[in-house]
Order: sequence, then C-alpha cells, then structure tokens
Amino acid sequence: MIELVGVSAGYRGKPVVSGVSVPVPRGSWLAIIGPNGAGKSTLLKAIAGLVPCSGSVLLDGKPVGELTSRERARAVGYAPQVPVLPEGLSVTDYALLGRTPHLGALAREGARDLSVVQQVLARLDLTSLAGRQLRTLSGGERQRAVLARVLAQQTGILLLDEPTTGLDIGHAQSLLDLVDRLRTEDGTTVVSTLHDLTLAGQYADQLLLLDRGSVVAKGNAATVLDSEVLARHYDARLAVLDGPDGNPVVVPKRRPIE
Ligand SMILES: Nc1ncnc2c1ncn2[C@@H]1O[C@H](COP(=O)(O)OP(=O)(O)OP(=O)(O)O)[C@@H](O)[C@H]1O
Repeated sequence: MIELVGVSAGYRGKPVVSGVSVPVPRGSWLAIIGPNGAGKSTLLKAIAGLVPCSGSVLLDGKPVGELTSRERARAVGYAPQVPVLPEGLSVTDYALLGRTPHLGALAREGARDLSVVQQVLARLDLTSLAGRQLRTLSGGERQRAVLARVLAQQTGILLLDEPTTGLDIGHAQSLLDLVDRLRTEDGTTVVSTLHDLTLAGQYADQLLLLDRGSVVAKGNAATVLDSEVLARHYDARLAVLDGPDGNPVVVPKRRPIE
C-alpha cells in the first residue's frame, strides 16, 4: 500500500509537483499520465525517496524518508526512464544486481538468486541474451534487461518510469501482462508513468493526470480518458473510442489536409 498526502517536490527550490494526494491500495496499479514535463517522473522519484519532497509518502504505513537504503531496496523496485548501465556486465550479472538487497553482509549470490534471475529472464524473453554484454543490446532489449533487474529484486512495490519505451507492441504487452500477474498473484503494488494512454487505461485501476505539476483528473479509465480533458491538457487532436474489450482507445486525429 502506498499513500501520498499533499506531496510536493521540485528542484533547487523550484516546485515541479504540487499537492498530490492519492492512496494506492496493495495489489493495485496507478498510472501517472500527463504531457511532457508535467512532473510524472519527479512524482515517481518522490515515491521512491529519490528526491526530497514535502507532504507524506507512506509505504506500507512507513514514511519513505525513514527507511534505510537497504530497507527501501527490499521494499521498492524502481526502474528509471534513463538508467545508468554499468560497463562490462552480462545481462545475467546485471539482473543479479537486483538480488543485492536480499544478500547478507559480504554474501555472494547463491543458486536461489540465480534461479530467480533465470525465471525473470525467461518471462521477459531474454534467455537467449543471458550471456550478452549489456552494451551490445538493442534499445528494447536493454529496456527489458533493466526491468529484469527490478523484477529480480522481488519487491512488494514496483515503480516503473515509462516501462514500455522502445518496446514493440508484443514485448510491451508481455511486460505489462507480467507486471499485472505479479499484481494479482503476489499483491504487488504498481505505480508507473505511461505515455500510451490506451495501455494505461487497459492495465491500471486508477489514472492520475498531471498537468504542470498538479492533478487535473483522477479515477478510472472511463473517467480520466475523456476526449475533451485529454485534448485540453495534451494540446492534441484526438478521439476516444470504445475498444474491443470495452476499454477506451485513444487515437490521434490527423490535421485535415487543406
Ligand atoms: N534534475 C532536475 N533539475 C532541474 N529540473 C528538473 C530536473 N529533472 C526534471 N526537471 C524539470 O522538472 C519538470 C518535470 O520533469 P519530469 O521529468 O518530472 O516530467 P515528466 O512529466 O516525467 O516529463 P516527460 O513526459 O517528458 O518524461 C521539467 O520541467 C524538467 O525540466
């Protein structure tokens, strides 16, 4: 369970996110949406305890600022939008870094850690790349490797910043399906930013639309994915249609040719 109460955050005294309050019950999925620069990543970093904020961020009832870095790493898996990848590591070695918070002092990874990593790599379609150096991967493969490290961490909370960036439609879908399974089977609580509004509506229980740092709409897909609201806040031409599974589908409308 995550609870945000009046969360504001920014950089060098300049506010970027203001007064965000939302509960995210255990096992549910909150998608933070909004135009570029709205403050989505900053809000996610505030939840991860990576940028200072005012108000309160409670993770399972505990203020995130009171957790030690090891406690935080055992509780929260965070996949940044632009990860820094260490040089010279294979995909397996990199994913094994996700096991670090579970190891005792000076302990090395054991058979169980390797087995967790192998399962995660299989679920992300990375088994054939397990021995490859990170720097030789394609953009989408690298993105999946980053998620492998975070999923190998086996935390009750997942914070994913644009997890489908660079993934083709099939890999994006299987990644979101995998996260969805962790949510329903293990009760993992998920907060992700997503630019794909249709996918956000399909997977998240709650959507939070940020514009210039403030919440301008909050609720389920039917409420937030409103064509007028989206057109206004994204400054876009778009339509919201009924999808085949009953979920809204957000489609761009091309400017009429004159
Ligand atoms: N480290 C930083 N120092 C100063 N300003 C920052 C920093 N990181 C982000 N910002 C600014 O804060 C604002 C919000 O950025 P943020 O990355 O949270 O937006 P976002 O909604 O995730 O955008 P996008 O959709 O483009 O990824 C932007 O104006 C950005 O330039």
